[in-house]
Amino acid sequence: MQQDMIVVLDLGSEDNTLIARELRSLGVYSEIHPHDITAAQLKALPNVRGIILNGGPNRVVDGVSIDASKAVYESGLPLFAVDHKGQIPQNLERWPKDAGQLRDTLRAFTFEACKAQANWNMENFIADQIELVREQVGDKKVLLALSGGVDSSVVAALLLKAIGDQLTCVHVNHGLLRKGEAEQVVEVFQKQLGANLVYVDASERFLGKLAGVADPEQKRKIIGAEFIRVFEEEARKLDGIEFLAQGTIYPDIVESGTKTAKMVKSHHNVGGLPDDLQFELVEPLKMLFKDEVRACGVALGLPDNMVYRQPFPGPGLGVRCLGAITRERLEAVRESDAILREEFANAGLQGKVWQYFTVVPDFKSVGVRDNARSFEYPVILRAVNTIDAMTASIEPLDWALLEKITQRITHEVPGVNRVLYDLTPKPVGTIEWE
Ligand SMILES: Nc1ncnc2c1ncn2[C@@H]1O[C@H](COP(=O)(O)OP(=O)(O)OP(=O)(O)O)[C@@H](O)[C@H]1O
Repeated sequence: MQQDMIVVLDLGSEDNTLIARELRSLGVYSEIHPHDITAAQLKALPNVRGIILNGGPNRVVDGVSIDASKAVYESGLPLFAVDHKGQIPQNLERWPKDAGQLRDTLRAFTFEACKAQANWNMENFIADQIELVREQVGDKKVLLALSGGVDSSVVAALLLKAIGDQLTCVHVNHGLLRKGEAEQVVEVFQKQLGANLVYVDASERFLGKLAGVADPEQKRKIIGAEFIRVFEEEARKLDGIEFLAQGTIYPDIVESGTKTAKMVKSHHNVGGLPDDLQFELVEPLKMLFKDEVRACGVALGLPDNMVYRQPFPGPGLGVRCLGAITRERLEAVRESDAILREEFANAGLQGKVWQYFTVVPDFKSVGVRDNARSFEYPVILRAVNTIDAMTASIEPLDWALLEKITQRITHEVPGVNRVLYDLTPKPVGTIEWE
């Protein structure tokens, strides 16, 4: 590890993440740790230059007001107490609300009191992780479930740099991926980056299992369970794999908004793998926030449309093809989604609107086409903005753009004669329809 670190000690603050992110934006690496960190744990952290005792409203745990452990007070490191009355005088009653003042306060502590270096950047991070992964893995083999989503793609690119041929990626096409997605994974990872990639086209298998299943919960369960089965079969075919790499990121680890942010033990992101598949986990992104994961992907040379990809549900297009999935309607979802994405990109909305997609319900309506009656499916457009996915607002789309998308979908997608725009915010609607 090359980088200096400031520890944010969670003494019940609701702003741990904010402070850690601010420190990182000043170029200084920062981690959040629980108040009862031991001397040994503290010693194991590389290059700690100072500790922020970050108090706040969640300071009472099990009826007792928490304080930092003895190890912290005896560390000899510069300490800064905010909203915390402990064994040192409180430095600040609360963090400044003004972003500039907050930054100045952090700057003064970090650079003047702690004499930390602003040496946190992606190049150093990547260099460190490459070294750490090589140390952890030695000459053993690593398996990665590669979805083509941001997190697993960045892990793949990083591991390829670190261990090259010792990595095997498995990409499962469950038949519910967006247009061109599986092809892009193969093109980028196998052809351009030269990864060992096992591409499993399991579309028929998934669609067979899903035939006639209309209940949304049931559909999700079938897709999840079948994914694990396929992945497990592939894992068993490969010899001598001892490690499983995962795209775990920092928000998966720090529980925000709870009593105190506890460090959660590593978990199986690829949930539901059987216990007799015993892997040690490799999680090189587990200290990164989402925006840093993207910056890491860019630094590793992944294409923008992979790195800035919008969130995509695990069950894929399966939950956007409402009710019992049919091939005809699944194709309509896939084609209309591709048109929507293309038109959003042309209009400069890619990366500006948080999430946008199409939905095809399981009913038809009457229309006219070429002077004859048609009886075809509608396509519903959805475009939402959100900060935390708990609430979402509707993107006020330009009328001409809506008309253009409607024109294209009704003329280019077989079996579709109407286009609707969903104006429902969350709540009362959810972002997805199922
Ligand atoms: N089609 C797939 N093929 C291979 N692995 C997959 C696939 N779908 C999901 N996974 C694996 O399961 C993990 C969790 O999937 P989930 O849909 O929750 O994505 P995520 O946590 O947003 O990560 P990512 O950004 O990598 O998709 C992924 O990171 C990936 O390792």
